Amino acid sequence: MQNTDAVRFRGVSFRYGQVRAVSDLDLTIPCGQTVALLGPNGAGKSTTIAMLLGLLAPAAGRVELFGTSPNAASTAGKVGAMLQETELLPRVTVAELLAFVRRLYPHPMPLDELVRLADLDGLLGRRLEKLSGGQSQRVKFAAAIAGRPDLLVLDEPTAAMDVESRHGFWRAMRRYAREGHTVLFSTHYVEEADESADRVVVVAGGRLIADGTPAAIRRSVATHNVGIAVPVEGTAGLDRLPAVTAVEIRGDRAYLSTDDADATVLALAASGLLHELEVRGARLEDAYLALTAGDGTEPILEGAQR
Ligand SMILES: Nc1ncnc2c1ncn2[C@@H]1O[C@H](COP(=O)(O)OP(=O)(O)OP(=O)(O)O)[C@@H](O)[C@H]1O
Repeated sequence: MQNTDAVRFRGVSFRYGQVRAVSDLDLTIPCGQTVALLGPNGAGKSTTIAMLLGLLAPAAGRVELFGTSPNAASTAGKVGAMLQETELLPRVTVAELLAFVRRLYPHPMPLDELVRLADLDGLLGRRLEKLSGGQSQRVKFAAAIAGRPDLLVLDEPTAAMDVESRHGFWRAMRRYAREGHTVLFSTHYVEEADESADRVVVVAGGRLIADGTPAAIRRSVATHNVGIAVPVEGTAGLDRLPAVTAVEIRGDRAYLSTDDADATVLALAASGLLHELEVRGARLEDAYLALTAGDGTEPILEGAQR
């Protein structure tokens, strides 16, 4: 039977001396998925990516890409990567770099397609050292996809980019993903995971602590937040209303986290406390903060396989 998974980690661990960077990681990514690896500093994202690319060997467990070893998958041209520390050569133009990289592959992407996908219109004659931060990231992206890899791996690709460059970069990434490729990217930015990934894997302290669609992860914390004007009667008792899990007072507003917004709003109305109501769903950021505030030992898992 054909193996259709792009990535498989089974019981993978890695240590730097005494530091346990990745602990007992199980992760399967089917072909075609775009997965965000989200986690705070030191969570183990770069170490996970280094093992995935065959740059580090796991101390325990097994990593497979397309049913083979990471090195075999890379040699077969199935993997493209954009890593954090890569520096572009000076005095070389964008066109020269891309011509060089394209020659490394038996079936490279046509140059005009590469320029379109990576948003490099008008930049081919530019020297690499004259590019802005966002432009050089898009050139690195173009170099990573030049061989049309089945799996594209991006380690914090938008670190140090301004907001506009970030949007441009993710547009380029989504165009590549829409062509049916598998993409794994790491990020600190929760909104990038929310907007650009089919699935979010949250890691902290080297452990996987949540895995699901952005919507499923949002649902794993209080589902709604109900805001009202602070009642003239005071705020006592708000935390005992049906389904309320927490109450926060900000200025003249009271915000109630609730598992059942309908029950909470009906109870507020029955008590005559319903003034200037606002109700919103939990944001992925709320879920992320709640998840990473713990010690990371209680995994929340929800299958997000397509
Ligand atoms: N070369 C190294 N030597 C020793 N410890 C390391 C080394 N590289 C990483 N670590 C430690 O391993 C843990 C995981 O680091 P890793 O870089 O994988 O995390 P990360 O999630 O990528 O962090 P960041 O978002 O800051 O890049 C951290 O505690 C880090 O300090």
